[in-house]
Amino acid sequence: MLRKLHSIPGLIVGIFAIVLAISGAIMAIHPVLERSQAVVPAASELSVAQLADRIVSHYPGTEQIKRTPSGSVIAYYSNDGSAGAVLINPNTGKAIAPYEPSRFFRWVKDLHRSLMLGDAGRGAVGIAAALMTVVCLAGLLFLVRRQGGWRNLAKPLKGTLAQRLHTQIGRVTVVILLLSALSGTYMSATRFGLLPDASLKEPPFPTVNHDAPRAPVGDLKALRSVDLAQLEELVFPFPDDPQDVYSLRTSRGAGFVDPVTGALLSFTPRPVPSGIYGLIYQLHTGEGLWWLAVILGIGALGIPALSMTGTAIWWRRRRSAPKSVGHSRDDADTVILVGSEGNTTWGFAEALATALIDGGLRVHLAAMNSLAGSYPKARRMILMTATYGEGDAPASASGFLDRLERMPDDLKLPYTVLGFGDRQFPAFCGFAKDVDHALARKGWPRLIAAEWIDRKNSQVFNRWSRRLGESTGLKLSVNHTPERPATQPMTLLDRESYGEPDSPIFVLRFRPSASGIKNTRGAETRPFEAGDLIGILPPGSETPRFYSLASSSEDGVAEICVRKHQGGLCSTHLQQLQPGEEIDAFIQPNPDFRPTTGGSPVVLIGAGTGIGPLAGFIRKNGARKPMYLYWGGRNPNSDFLYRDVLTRCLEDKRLSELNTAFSRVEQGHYVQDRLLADASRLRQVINNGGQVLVCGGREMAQGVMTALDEILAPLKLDVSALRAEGRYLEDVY
Ligand SMILES: Cc1cc2nc3c(=O)[nH]c(=O)nc-3n(C[C@H](O)[C@H](O)[C@H](O)COP(=O)(O)O)c2cc1C
Repeated sequence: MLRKLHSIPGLIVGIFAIVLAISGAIMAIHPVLERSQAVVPAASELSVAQLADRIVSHYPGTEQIKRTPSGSVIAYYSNDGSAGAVLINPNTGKAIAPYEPSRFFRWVKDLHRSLMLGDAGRGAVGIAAALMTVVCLAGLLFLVRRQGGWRNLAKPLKGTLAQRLHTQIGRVTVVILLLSALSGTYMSATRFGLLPDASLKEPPFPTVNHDAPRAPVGDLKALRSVDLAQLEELVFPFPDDPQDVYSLRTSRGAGFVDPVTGALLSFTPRPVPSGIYGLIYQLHTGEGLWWLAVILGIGALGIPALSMTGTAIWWRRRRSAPKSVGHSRDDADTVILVGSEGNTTWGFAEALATALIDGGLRVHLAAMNSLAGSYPKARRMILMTATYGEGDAPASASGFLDRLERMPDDLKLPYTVLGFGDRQFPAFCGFAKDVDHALARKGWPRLIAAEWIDRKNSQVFNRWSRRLGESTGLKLSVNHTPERPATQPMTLLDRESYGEPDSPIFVLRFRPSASGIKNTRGAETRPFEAGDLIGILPPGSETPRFYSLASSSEDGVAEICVRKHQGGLCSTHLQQLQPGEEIDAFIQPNPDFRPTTGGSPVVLIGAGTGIGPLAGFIRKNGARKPMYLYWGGRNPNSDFLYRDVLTRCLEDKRLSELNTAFSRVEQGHYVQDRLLADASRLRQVINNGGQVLVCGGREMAQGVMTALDEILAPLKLDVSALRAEGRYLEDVY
């Protein structure tokens, strides 16, 4: 709902908003320019009478004096029948320069106010401003929900490049844009009579008829009591008309001044709506507040960027919108319900549904929010859902748990949950886990155990589909890789072997083909870093296997560290690969797994082949920031990976400390034991702003987390808190 409230009006006002924003940004320059030319005396330094006196001494034919909100004073005068206008220095009453309002700014102002279309244009601009208010508010609330609450608003962003750009620009500019949109809406509403009249009315014209000569303007009492800072306009009486008087407008109100006695003849104070209008006008235009004009201008420039990135996000969502697959609810034997916000989970669900239908099942595929009270022929239910916020439901599953609560107790289908999430979030697959628990509490039997998929890992999805197949008597192996990457050949340059015969490990170095390594979009490679991923397609498979890179593009090679798994299609292929032979591969950036820039210390923790990217980070530590490595292997004689590299880095201080733990030696122990033994040192490093990066298998990562929670407890800290600050990063497989 919030997203629709954001995106639909957003798309409608997109073009309008760009025109209004660019013209607004140009107009914002005006107060700044004006302020730079104006000479503004300090408040209470000069009265209107003194100013008028100075001006008249230089321009005896003065007819009108105006003060703009920026503080510029302009005198209009006539001299021997010809009229002129000058910008005045109030300190001397002399001209600074002839006054010529810019035609260009006037044109831009017309465009901004009415799109050059008169009242119809003004109406359209007013509606666009109101829609912009809705877009800003809905966008802000949507962002708060996605980020998991107001206090997480400033947290690092997730999502595609367009999503991150859109959110980042929105986050910085939303307050300014809301101010512009709300004030613009108010001004339009006032103009069209939807709000009380805000104009300042002059009092009735007084009757005077003097024969006596007029007093010098500098002596007029009523003008002596008005500070220049309050002046808006002073109109002089006609020289030969004994009934004419001075007309005065100030920030306080409007009135007339007797040119002979200097008395204030009548005065209307500024009504409240007019005062409010003036303030809102100032907030909208920045007139008189040059610094606000600068902020408003910068904010307005965010709009074209927001419109473009917003349209890109919308288009991508549309393209990946779910297609209807399968049978009706009443007819299906297998129900797949999907919880998704960015639509990628639908892609996985459709691939699964298609495979199950090909296998002869009758599948009903729908959103989790459409959970119904009965599925007459169903024999199983598969729930596939993403997680947002801090463990919250995605859009298409927001009402699922409530619906489930109200469901009749007699419906109990064998079910399984497949969660899609991202381990960088404290509540990894939090919503999928809630769904799994809720169904278990209702007494539904489990079809197969739940599985949690990190960052849309197609390999884990494929493995899970095979397990699901076994439970349904089908031979399933579903491949789905969101954004099918463009692969390219890479040649194996050399290999080093480690490990024991039952579990060999090898370090492989590939050379990108002559045209360079390509990234996931198929473009020529941008530089890659250690910690990025290489996706390798083993022959005969459509599902890429991902390995963390231990090198960066500067090294000219893509280096990985692989353990051979029993029956593993890709690792077996890589084990047999000989130098000179090629693989089909692509690079996938993994910017979430990198040491931060700056001098904060880094604790690197890994086991087995997890050393790959960690060794890469150490090799690149030219700045010599403190890096502490904790690594677990099996046996130092067979699988001490990167021993030489690490020794060299210790010598030249790229690595501060190397702590190893070997499990298959006498008194063997694991890396988490090594951490516990070093508890006080680790507390110190983390207290000094240290960051922790963990790479390796899931079990090891779980053990490390438990150990660190114990270590950090005296600091009243835990891994979740570090993770929330972006100081605990994992690359786990
Ligand atoms: C703003 C945002 C918040 C997220 N919050 C979480 C979270 O709390 N826990 C989690 O495991 N994954 C989280 N994720 C990751 C998504 O659940 C994951 O990318 C999922 O595959 C998206 O599926 P979808 O495209 O179908 O919505 C978040 C992603 C974004 C963009």
